[in-house]
Amino acid sequence: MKNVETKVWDLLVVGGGSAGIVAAKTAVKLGASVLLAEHERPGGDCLWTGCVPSKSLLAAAHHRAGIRKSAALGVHAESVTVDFAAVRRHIDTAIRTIEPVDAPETLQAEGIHVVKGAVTFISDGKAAIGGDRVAYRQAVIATGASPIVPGIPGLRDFVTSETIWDLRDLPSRLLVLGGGSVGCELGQAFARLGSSVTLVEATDQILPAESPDAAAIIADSLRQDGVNILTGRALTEVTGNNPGVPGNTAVLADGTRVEFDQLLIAVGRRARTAKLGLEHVGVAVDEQGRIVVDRSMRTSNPRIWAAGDVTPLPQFTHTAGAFASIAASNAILGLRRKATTSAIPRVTFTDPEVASVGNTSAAHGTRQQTITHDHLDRAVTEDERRGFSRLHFDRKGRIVGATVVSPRAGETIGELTLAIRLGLRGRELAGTIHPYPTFSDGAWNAAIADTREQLNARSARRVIRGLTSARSMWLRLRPHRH
Ligand SMILES: Cc1cc2nc3c(=O)[nH]c(=O)nc-3n(C[C@H](O)[C@H](O)[C@H](O)COP(=O)(O)OP(=O)(O)OC[C@H]3O[C@@H](n4cnc5c(N)ncnc54)[C@H](O)[C@@H]3O)c2cc1C
Ligand SMILES: NC(=O)c1ccc[n+]([C@@H]2O[C@H](COP(=O)([O-])OP(=O)(O)OC[C@H]3O[C@@H](n4cnc5c(N)ncnc54)[C@H](O)[C@@H]3O)[C@@H](O)[C@H]2O)c1
Repeated sequence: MKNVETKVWDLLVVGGGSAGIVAAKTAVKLGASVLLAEHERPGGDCLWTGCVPSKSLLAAAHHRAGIRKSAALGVHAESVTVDFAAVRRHIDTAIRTIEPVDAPETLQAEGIHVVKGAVTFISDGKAAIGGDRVAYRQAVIATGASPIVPGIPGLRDFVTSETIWDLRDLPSRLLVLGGGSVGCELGQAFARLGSSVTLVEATDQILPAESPDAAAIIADSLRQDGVNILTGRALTEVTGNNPGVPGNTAVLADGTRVEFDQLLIAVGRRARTAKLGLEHVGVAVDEQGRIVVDRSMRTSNPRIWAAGDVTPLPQFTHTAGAFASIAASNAILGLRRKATTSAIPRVTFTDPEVASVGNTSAAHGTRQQTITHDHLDRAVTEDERRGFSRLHFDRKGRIVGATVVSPRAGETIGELTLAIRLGLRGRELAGTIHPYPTFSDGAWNAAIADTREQLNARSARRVIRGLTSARSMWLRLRPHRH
């Protein structure tokens, strides 16, 4: 690695996941010399253990469930079996198909200098990568996050979203701790593939970030797939805990006992900052250990920037990439472009999907319009009527938030994200012709319903105002009767 030591790099990128790769590509396109250090393999969580394997598993599970459901549409399939080894091969194929895009050779061909090793900051402008010293003008930290493992007595052996992909066999009884995106997506997928799944969530609803009616639809759907959902419970003790061996029991705070063969811990992720030497360069972290950034993605050290799961911003691949691009261009061009956080979409890829964006609270001065999908034509033809499309509007009629629960809701939310970002009004969405029949008709119909209501309300107000002024004029001008 001697050649990396002889120059001062315009940008040192620490971590080769979604955020690090985008930061490096952005900077190199701006003409900067870029050194990207990754201590494992480029691609990060999304490619190896996150989005790609999980969505591939979900696809297999979706087909399995579709066959079961198809009888209601008149299509009967006899004896359906799941070949878990083949499911694993499908996951592996998806990873191998996408991998070349993030491979070191591809990045090198684009002009990025890639080295393998863990970075530790030594002082301002100096860092160590393994045994080598490098000098940098600016740096972007993009080291991501790792699954949190709570301290529970008896908890010894378990899988997380990082290790579940190593399972050779489908667990017959899977206990999932945590009912967030990971717990719901993987819990439903394993149940559909044949595991007996129990999901334990500490709060009173699964997917606590979503509206209660959206979460309730997902909970019903998971239950239909056989998932036993236990909300509002804490796991207090685990006995046995030898995966694959019978006799493992989880004891919950209310005394409930759950037998399991495999335990998936999915209770959130913690920023990876250990051994980065942040204290040597004055980079501040918050109380949860996440690197604090301002809206330009700059840390408390003016020449160090951060993006992705290592920051307090929402932990998604799309945010990692978008904010890393802002960090890198600000670093290289000396700009202070700011990240927009008012229109960040999120999708949980359960069946149905739940997708949300913007301000979805019933805040003062906002109104909302909900179209349930029981009479949405595409939902009826697909026999997928669980779901709704909801738009939130501000006083001026601008769309400020949206929630969609439906198959492929993640596709619909893109349009609504654009509407929010551009400050479009409901009537502008209402006036945009949408193809029929689609699930995105739901959001369109919500916009049309709101526009009609507003027109009615406005014309009614105008009529009343007209009548009142006509009446008072008449009273003033009428002939005196005395
Ligand atoms: C099961 C699961 C499913 C998910 N599904 C989705 C989804 O469908 N859609 C979505 O948008 N998001 C999804 N996510 C979230 C998404 O994967 C992450 O938000 C995203 O990958 C974060 O990217 P990152 O670059 O910040 O971190 P990472 O991808 O984790 O990259 C960080 C990199 O830094 C390296 N590194 C760490 N420390 C050092 C060091 N000291 N020196 C050098 N290198 C270092 C790591 O090896 C790693 O490669 C999912 C996550 C999980 C767990
Ligand atoms: N589709 C997607 O975009 C997608 C999919 C998976 C993961 N992710 C990302 O990965 C991150 C991590 O996902 P996650 O599901 O692990 O975290 P999460 O924060 O989304 O959900 C964790 C859940 O575990 C619960 N919990 C916490 N401690 C618990 C305990 N001791 N016992 C029982 N329940 C407990 C929480 O209340 C919460 O509902 C998410 O923030 C998300 O951004 C995204």
